[in-house]
Amino acid sequence: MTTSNTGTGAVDPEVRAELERLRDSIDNIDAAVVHMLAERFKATQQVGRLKALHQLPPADPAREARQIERLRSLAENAKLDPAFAEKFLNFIIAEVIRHHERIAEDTHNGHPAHDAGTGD
Ligand SMILES: C=C(O[C@@H]1C=C(C(=O)O)C=C[C@H]1O)C(=O)O
Repeated sequence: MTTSNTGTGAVDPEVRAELERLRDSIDNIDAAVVHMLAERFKATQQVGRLKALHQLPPADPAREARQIERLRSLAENAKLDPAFAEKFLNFIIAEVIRHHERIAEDTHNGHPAHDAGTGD
């Protein structure tokens, strides 16, 4: 790419156009990820309420182990680094468990449950 950049801050218009096309695609993917995560948190929030109502523990390590195995295999097939997929899922699950602990606490104290994914 060194030949396409004059070094004066000007970028070849064709390179600029390609960069914009790729970034448009990235923006669409990021929007889809946000929407999918929002839907996931709506579902996990309902799981959290159900668990709190029935005195079930916030975390389920056996279920998590199955999900990680499944996601690692999906990642491998999709040519995505399975270690990254695992880290990403663990990051999300940790947040979900935090929500579930909060819901259990609030339910126990007679407070209504919080909304999904708002962090409050
Ligand atoms: C959502 C649940 O609660 C926790 C969060 C999980 C998740 O985010 O996928 C999985 C297992 C649990 O540790 C569940 O038990 O299904």
